[in-house]
Amino acid sequence: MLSIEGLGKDFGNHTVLHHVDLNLRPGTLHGLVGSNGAGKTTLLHCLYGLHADYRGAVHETSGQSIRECTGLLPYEPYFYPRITGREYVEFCLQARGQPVPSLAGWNELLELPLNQYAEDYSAGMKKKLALLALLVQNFRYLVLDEPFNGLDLSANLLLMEVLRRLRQQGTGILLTSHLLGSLTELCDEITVLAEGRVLRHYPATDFARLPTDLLGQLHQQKLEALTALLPLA
Ligand SMILES: Nc1ncnc2c1ncn2[C@@H]1O[C@H](COP(=O)(O)OP(=O)(O)OP(=O)(O)O)[C@@H](O)[C@H]1O
Repeated sequence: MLSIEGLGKDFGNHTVLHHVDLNLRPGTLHGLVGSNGAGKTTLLHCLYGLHADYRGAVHETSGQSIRECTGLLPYEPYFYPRITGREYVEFCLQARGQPVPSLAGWNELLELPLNQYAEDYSAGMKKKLALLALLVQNFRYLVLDEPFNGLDLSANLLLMEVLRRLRQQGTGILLTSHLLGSLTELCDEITVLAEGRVLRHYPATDFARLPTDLLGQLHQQKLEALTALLPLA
């Protein structure tokens, strides 16, 4: 299991995460939601070790190194210039000492122009390429920052099915999304972050309360503010 205990993180004198606890169990899908700036990406970066200067503890409970057993999909995947999609995937595998399998099977689904430069891909294609590189590496855990964002409708549906099947095979998946419907359809549990704190942790049996808890009160306040700006005729 990936375990986050008492995670705290500052940027200068701005505390972005306050004592966050969260677990990711193998064979589960765990959603992370929260408004813009709530600290979701920062949490994922601390978990993966992209920020080292955090408080608290982050570890894999069987003692494996998190980087070894976990694949990260960044919010905006970045690729070196003048590297083709195929070369990028091959580079990822070789860097981990893994053999390079045929990419044809996965690419039948993703339909990427693997022989073209990755930097010339569209935003959605870049996300698919980063996903392809994760899928061929068979990680035990996946940490996905907005995986649905930028993907077309059919790729979104396909990704949801891929995630379900990976879960069946025992992969633990932590994902952020602003698409609450997709998360409640997919996930086993959802954690809500607000201003860097865990507001609440929802097991699947409580998902029905999520939209009201998250949107009801907030939306009402915003509607009142909107009416002050643009009164109803
Ligand atoms: N490198 C950085 N330097 C300074 N502040 C940062 C940095 N990265 C993030 N922050 C701040 O940390 C806070 C949390 O940002 P973060 O990107 O984690 O939010 P998020 O929940 O992922 O938001 P979104 O839904 O918009 O992607 C924000 O106030 C942001 O301005």
